[in-house]
Amino acid sequence: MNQNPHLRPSKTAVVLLNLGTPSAPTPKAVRAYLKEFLSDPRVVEIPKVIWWCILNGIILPIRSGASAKKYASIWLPKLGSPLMHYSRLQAKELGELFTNQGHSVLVDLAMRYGEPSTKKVLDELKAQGMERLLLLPLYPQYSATTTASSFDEVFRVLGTWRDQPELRLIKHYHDNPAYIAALRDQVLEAWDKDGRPDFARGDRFVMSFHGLPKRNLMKGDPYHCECLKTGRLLGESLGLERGQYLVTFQSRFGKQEWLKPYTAPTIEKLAKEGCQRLDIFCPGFPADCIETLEEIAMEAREIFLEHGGKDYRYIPCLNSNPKWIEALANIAHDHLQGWPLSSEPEAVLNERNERAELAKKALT
Ligand SMILES: C=CC1=C(C)c2cc3[nH]c(cc4nc(cc5[nH]c(cc1n2)c(C)c5CCC(=O)O)C(CCC(=O)O)=C4C)c(C)c3C=C
Ligand SMILES: [Fe+2]
Ligand SMILES: [Fe+2]
Repeated sequence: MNQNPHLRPSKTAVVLLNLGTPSAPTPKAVRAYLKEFLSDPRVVEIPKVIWWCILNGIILPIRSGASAKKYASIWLPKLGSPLMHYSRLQAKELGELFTNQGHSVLVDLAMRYGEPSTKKVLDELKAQGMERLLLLPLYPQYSATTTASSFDEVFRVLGTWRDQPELRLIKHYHDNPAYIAALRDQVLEAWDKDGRPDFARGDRFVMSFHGLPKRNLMKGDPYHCECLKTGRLLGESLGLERGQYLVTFQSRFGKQEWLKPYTAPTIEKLAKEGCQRLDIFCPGFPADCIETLEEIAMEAREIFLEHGGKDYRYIPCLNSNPKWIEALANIAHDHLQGWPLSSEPEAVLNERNERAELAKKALT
């Protein structure tokens, strides 16, 4: 890389941030992933020494094998982890959309845990001349456990740099009209194909979000409110009445109370009450992953059918829906205002390089 700042191209970068995923569906790889993830004090707020003993003595030995089996059940042939596959696809398609719009913006994906690490991605972008950096988390709803932790990691990396880029953060977009429209489009696509639920008969539409300990809400994490708002806006945009749709929280971890209502018991209750068809969607997960494909599309389906439900429809996450890629571009553009979206024209750079070379020669 050219160290002379006058000779470097000056580029704007948009980096999608996501959680990360194991490198393979094996106990060893899942253990390494869970160890890094669950050692993050933003994720588990238990005093360090006590948590170290619980994590290494109980959780990792038990959960690594069990989780690896679940990962194996959702691993995509040839493509690997769904979370990785769809997150990469989103970055690629967003980059192509910017190019089609005539912009020259660097677009990349960085994971909070595992690969591609935030450090590696930022170092590579720096080498390509990144001077302005926009962070776009693949978490529509802000939580300290996810969004803030990803930002922390970027700050940690930038904290080691002498020449830092300008930096902008997108905190959340839980109520952004383009995001809500993409969600609506995804649901309607499924309903156009499979028919709508019969709400008059008691069919229901469930929106399941990842859970959090209730304590996090009490301490001021806005995640819960943002999920409820997304749920209300999506319900309204689908023309549903209150009672026809429900917002629930999944993926409870550990013994303490999490955000309620929990997804699995709600599904069981609906089935027992005679709900025949249940459509379920996960608006908080832009990419399908273990939490949606295993817990919701497989485990929760069994619960519904076992307790008397007849027809369970899992609606896939946004993944590579073009409306979602457009929404990402819209959200990014809102925060790119005033920044150049192309590097300087090559001719200007070449001319500047030539002058610098001449100046260097004159000095030697
Ligand atoms: C204390 C534990 C956890 C908190 C808090 C938590 C918050 C949280 N997580 C997501 C999004 C995802 N989580 C995923 C997997 C996952 N989450 C936890 C635990 C907590 N999450 C675990 C242990 C796991 C691993 C799987 C398992 O063993 O059950 C994923 C999917 C990753 C993948 O590889 O597919 C996502 C995405 C959010 C949005 C959130 C808080 C708002
Ligand atoms: Fe999680
Ligand atoms: Fe889960």
